[in-house]
Amino acid sequence: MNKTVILRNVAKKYKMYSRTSDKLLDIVMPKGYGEDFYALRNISFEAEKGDVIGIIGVNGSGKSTLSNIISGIIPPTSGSIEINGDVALIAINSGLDNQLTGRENIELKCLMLGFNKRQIKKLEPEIIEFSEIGKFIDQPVKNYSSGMKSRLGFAISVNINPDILIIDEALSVGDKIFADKCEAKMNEFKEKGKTIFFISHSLRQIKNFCEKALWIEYGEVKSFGEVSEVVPKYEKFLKDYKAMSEIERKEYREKVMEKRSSEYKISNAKT
Ligand SMILES: Nc1ncnc2c1ncn2[C@@H]1O[C@H](COP(=O)(O)OP(=O)(O)OP(=O)(O)O)[C@@H](O)[C@H]1O
Repeated sequence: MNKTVILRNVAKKYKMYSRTSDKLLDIVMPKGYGEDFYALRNISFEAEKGDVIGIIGVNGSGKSTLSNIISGIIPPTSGSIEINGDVALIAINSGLDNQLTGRENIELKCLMLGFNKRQIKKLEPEIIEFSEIGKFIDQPVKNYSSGMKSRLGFAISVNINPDILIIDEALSVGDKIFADKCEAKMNEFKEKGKTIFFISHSLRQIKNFCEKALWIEYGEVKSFGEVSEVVPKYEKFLKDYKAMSEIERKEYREKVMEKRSSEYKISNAKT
């Protein structure tokens, strides 16, 4: 079985309320209050073992929502998801308990993943070594810089050896030396046949790390394929968007907002 992640017509719908009181009314009388908003809709794609897929798209297009759905943190509103293997998500502000020390966070995360005490004892020094946190490992995570949190999150996730790894903007706060180390680790993972999703606004990083790219435009798959095909299309979109006047941009955003609030027809086209 080479397919590790299969999504079919996945959608995530939220309710948007213009007033807090509307939200309360919607809970008591669930009809008519709030407006539907599709963070994602009609998402279909497949990933295989050894795929390194860059997820790109402008702010708010749905990249983090997608990574949360693949990692099982949030359920989709509709559609089907098949995941073959263990998933680890590394995101800037997720997964670590700020009140606990780095070491306690390692232990907690490993326990939650079903490792026993003996396995944790073996893993702990490897994680600490990789993270390069040094003495700070026994300090509460709230005293860490964002780069340190990202290092620890990355070190835990890669050393627990998941089959599917999702990195959501976590490298953007790391320095070049750590990014290079992460790249080496990602290449090692790729050779081992693991699947990696890499979310970043840095197209340079996407081109360096990934072979495939998934472009999400305002909640929908705009393009999925080789990085060399998808990234230039996205770059052209960014260039055209930048060239628009303020009024054109506003109109464009309103059109998108309207589209994301409306019902849609499921397309069965495989992307
Ligand atoms: N819990 C929620 N309730 C309502 N709307 C939400 C919720 N979570 C996300 N959204 C909306 O869904 C859309 C997609 O958000 P998401 O964080 O997935 O985008 P993103 O592509 O990761 O953005 P960025 O590049 O800025 O990190 C946004 O418009 C966001 O406001």
